Amino acid sequence: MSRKLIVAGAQLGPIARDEDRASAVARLCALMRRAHARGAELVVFPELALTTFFPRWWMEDPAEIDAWFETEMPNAAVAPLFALARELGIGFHLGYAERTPEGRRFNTAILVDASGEILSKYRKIHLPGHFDDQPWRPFQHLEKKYFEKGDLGWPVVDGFGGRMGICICNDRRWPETWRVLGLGGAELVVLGYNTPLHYPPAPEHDHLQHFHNELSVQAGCYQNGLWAVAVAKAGMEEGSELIGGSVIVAPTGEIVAKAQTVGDEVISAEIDLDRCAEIRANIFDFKAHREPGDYGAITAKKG
Ligand SMILES: NC(=O)N[C@@H](C(=O)O)c1ccc(O)cc1
Repeated sequence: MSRKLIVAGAQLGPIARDEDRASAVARLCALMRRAHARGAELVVFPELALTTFFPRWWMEDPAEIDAWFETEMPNAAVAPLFALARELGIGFHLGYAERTPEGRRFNTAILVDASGEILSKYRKIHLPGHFDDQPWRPFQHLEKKYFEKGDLGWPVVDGFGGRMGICICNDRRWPETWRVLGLGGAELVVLGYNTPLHYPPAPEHDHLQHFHNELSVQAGCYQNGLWAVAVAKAGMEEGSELIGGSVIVAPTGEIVAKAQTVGDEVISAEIDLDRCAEIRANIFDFKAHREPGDYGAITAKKG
C-alpha cells in the first residue's frame, strides 16, 4: 500500500520590522504558487510568518505589543492567502501571534485544508527565552513575556490522507513533544521555527545551531516513525541572523529535502505516509515495546 502526498516547505527570508502584513502575505502567496507548481498539496510556512520576529525587542506599551497580534483568523490581511489556497486547491500551515477576545496572547499555528477550512490549531507549549529585560543581549528572546503557554495540548487530526500534528520551533528540541504527537498517531508533523544563529547565554554553541536543528527533527521522526516538514524564517533579520536549513525528514530519520539558501525558498518532496509503518511496526512498535510504567519521572514534577 502507499498513501503518497507531495508536501512543500516555504522558507521565508527576513521580514523587516516595518514590513506590513500585506507585503508578507504577498510573499507567502508567491511561495504558495511555487509550491503548487511543484504539485504540492500542502505548503508549510514558518512560525510567526506574518511579521518580523518581534519578541527580540523589549516593549512595554500594550498598544505597541498588540500591533503584532492577530485578533481573528482568517482576517482581512490574510484573506488573499486563504483565497489563493482555495483557488489552487492547496492546504497550508501558518504560524502567527494570536490575541484572544479575552486578551490572552499565544504563539499559534493553524493547519488549513484545500477548501480553506481550519483543520487544526496549536498554541506553543515550550516557550523559550526569558520574561525580564536583558539589555546586555545584542537581541532579546522575550517569548515568555509576550506569550502564555499553550492550552490546547498537541492535537492530532485527520487530514491530507493521514494523521496530522503540529508543534512550533523550540518544541522540536523536546522529545516529549514528538512522543505525545506519536502517541496521538501523527504521521506528518508540520512545524515552523525562528532560530537565531547566535545564542547569547552560550555563544560557544553558535556553530552547533544547524546540527541541533537537524538532530532534533531527525530524532523526533525516527523515534516516533513519522514524517516532518520543518520550515525556517531565515537570514539577517533586524540584526539577528536566523538559521535557514528547512528540511523534510522521513520516518527513518533521513533528510529528503533541504533548503539551500537563507531567503524565500520552496523545498518539496513526495512522501508516502505508509512508510511510517517501517518504523512503527518494528523498532518503535509502541504497543509491543514501550514501557510507560517506568517513565513516571517524565510527568512527575517540574524541574
Ligand atoms: N522561536 C523559538 O522557539 N526559538 C528557539 C529555538 O530555536 O528553539 C530559541 C530558543 C532559545 C533561544 O535563546 C532562542 C531561540
